[in-house]
Amino acid sequence: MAGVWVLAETEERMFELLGLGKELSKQLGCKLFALAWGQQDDGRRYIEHGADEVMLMDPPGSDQPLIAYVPVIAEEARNHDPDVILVAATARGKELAARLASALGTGLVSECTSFRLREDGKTFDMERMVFGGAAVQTVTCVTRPQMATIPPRCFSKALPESGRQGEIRVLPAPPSCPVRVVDKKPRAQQAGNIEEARVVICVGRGLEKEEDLKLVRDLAEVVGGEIACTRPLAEELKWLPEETYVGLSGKKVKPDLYVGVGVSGQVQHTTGIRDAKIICAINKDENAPIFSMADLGIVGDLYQVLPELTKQLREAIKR
Ligand SMILES: Cc1cc2nc3c(=O)[nH]c(=O)nc-3n(C[C@H](O)[C@H](O)[C@H](O)COP(=O)(O)OP(=O)(O)OC[C@H]3O[C@@H](n4cnc5c(N)ncnc54)[C@H](O)[C@@H]3O)c2cc1C
Repeated sequence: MAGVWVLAETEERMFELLGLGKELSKQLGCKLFALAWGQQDDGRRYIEHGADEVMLMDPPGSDQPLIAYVPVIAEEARNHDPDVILVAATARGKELAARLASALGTGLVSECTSFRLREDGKTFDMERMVFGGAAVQTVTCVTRPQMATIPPRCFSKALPESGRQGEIRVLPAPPSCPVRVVDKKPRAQQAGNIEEARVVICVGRGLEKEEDLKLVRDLAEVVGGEIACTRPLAEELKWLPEETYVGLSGKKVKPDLYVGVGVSGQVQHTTGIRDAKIICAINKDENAPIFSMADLGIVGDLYQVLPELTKQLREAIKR
């Protein structure tokens, strides 16, 4: 059963991979398989969203890491010889993908953002960002199966189609793993989720004092946005939690509107805002690099622009 296999830990990521997998399996003229942890109901939903077959695994026990399943998945792959294996690039997914590629002796393209079928009709040219997003690398996987990890929210989710039929198969339990999870606790969330926010107000080193964050909070409140920042504000100054900094080593955001306030726009930062629909920049330096990628720009002192902008937006919303 050669085909395209997609593997994700969560339903949301699985729907995105099924959206991409449908395209690739159509181009290859093969079937689409979903590898997932869950129950029969989950399997049926994945079939509804485009999978021709679902291979279900029992959810890991509390002391089992996800990588415990590598031998089970590798065995299936050896027996069935898929053309392509795509894994959602979550923290655990990336580790699993690397170990799976090693177990299968194949190549792995990490954080792949686009696919183009080559003339042979079998292999794909895959694109990924390198040098902090300053360049795009095209890579092909010369071994089989072709493997890639896919960043979250990079491809549109598959839509459900009623009446789809498919097979659900339960894979064997994994062998005992040499690594055991001893404890797990949720990290205290100190801020809103900027990755899901539709409006992100991002503040940079143009802000002089921590107390001045109030100006940014006031604007965020009026427009219903989440506050984000550049790395120096979180890592060096500690004015905002680390989960709120955007960029190469921080979070990637995908809002309808991103407003950069006193942000210079270094590539390590702008890598994280490439998918924003509208980029607005407020900076007193008209030559700041952020203006080269901004859709809207205000050249001015944030200490004058922010209060005025907040006031006018508040009044406009009241009207
Ligand atoms: C390996 C590596 C990884 C990195 N990863 C990240 C990352 O993930 N995210 C990230 O953000 N950075 C990252 N950085 C740091 C990055 O290179 C920049 O140093 C950082 O983004 C700059 O932050 P900034 O724009 O807040 O500050 P600055 O570059 O200092 O810019 C401040 C801006 O504010 C403007 N300004 C000053 N006063 C005012 C005012 N009163 N009104 C209006 N504008 C004003 C200035 O004109 C200037 O453009 C990384 C660096 C390295 C080396």
